[in-house]
Amino acid sequence: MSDARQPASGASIDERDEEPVLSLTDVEVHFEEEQGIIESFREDPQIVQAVNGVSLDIYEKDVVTLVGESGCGKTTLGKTCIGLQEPTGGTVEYRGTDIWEAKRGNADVPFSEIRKSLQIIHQDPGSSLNPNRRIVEILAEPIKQTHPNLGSSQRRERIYSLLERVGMNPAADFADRYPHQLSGGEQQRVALGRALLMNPDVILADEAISALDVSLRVEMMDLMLELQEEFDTSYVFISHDLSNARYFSEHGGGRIGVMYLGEIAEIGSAQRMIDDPHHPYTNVLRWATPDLGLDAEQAGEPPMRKIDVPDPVNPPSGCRFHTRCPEAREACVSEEPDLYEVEGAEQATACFRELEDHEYWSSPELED
Ligand SMILES: Nc1ncnc2c1ncn2[C@@H]1O[C@H](COP(=O)(O)OP(=O)(O)OP(=O)(O)O)[C@@H](O)[C@H]1O
Repeated sequence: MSDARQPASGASIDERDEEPVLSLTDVEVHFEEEQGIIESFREDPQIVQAVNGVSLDIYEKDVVTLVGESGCGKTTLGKTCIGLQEPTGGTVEYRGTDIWEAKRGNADVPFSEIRKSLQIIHQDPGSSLNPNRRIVEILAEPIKQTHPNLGSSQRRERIYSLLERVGMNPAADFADRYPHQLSGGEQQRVALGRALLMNPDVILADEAISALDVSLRVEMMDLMLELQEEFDTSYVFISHDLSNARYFSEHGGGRIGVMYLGEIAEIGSAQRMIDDPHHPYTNVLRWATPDLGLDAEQAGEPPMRKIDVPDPVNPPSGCRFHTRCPEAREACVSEEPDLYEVEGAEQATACFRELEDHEYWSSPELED
């Protein structure tokens, strides 16, 4: 179970007087595995544990970056945060209202309000922008929803001003084009603009910069953070690349959450996670990211006992990382760690080594 309720400031939750915008409590998302013809004859479908017992609070103007290997549950957790994926266990609250109860009509706040406040930008903006509509028409849709009484010339004015804000100058050159007439970077700017027009509280950016040329990634991240100030939005930023995660979280003053097999293995400020990771898996990610410029640590073999990632259908007992962890001991096989706060730091780690008096220390090392 991972309880990552550490606020961006590093203060304990009790010291913060603001309420979180989103609050995830013990969230679990288990899927029935997609089956081929042969598997479909089996009586019990296999269950993929995509997200397992995650608790996380997201505040106003917050930045939470999720990193981890492919299949560790980043997208599923991100979509669960913004109400696009229903959890199979636990709760997701938006400003104190259970999102899924609202969807079922059992809350004071209408679900449509919540949906508007939680937006997404995908990896491939080309596929999320309607190819048959001009940019001006694509951007008019959210304005019609949020400001139904606005006349068409005022609407166009707003669209032009937004295009300029997302760096598409002069706006008149772009407004009447179709998405395929824009570059990938320009399409992503339109997607960001469209999300911002809803005045969202939280934007999920799911690998939103991964498809862009390396030279444009920093520009796009800078733009997102610049507009965060103006639009008072928070980001859940998903990246498989720790150096991008570091850039975004460091410049946005936020946290990096490292996921492993559906759980948060470690979470903390970008600086702590890069300079002094306490979880052996964060160390592996660091080792695997040459762009961080940590040459000394990156020489030699990966700091892992095994390379293979376990199957999320049948994850290891105890600490899920124990089968690959170079620090694993017998105690890690049977007991599941919580997230433990690292003393005096904006960081929490799901590793028994954080607890001075845990039986881990007297337990024998694991044989290979
Ligand atoms: N709709 C679904 N049905 C069945 N299994 C799913 C479904 N969606 C995701 N999964 C499984 O859940 C696990 C987590 O997937 P998810 O896409 O959240 O991971 P990820 O970290 O975002 O991966 P990637 O970086 O490759 O996008 C994977 O094992 C995936 O195959």
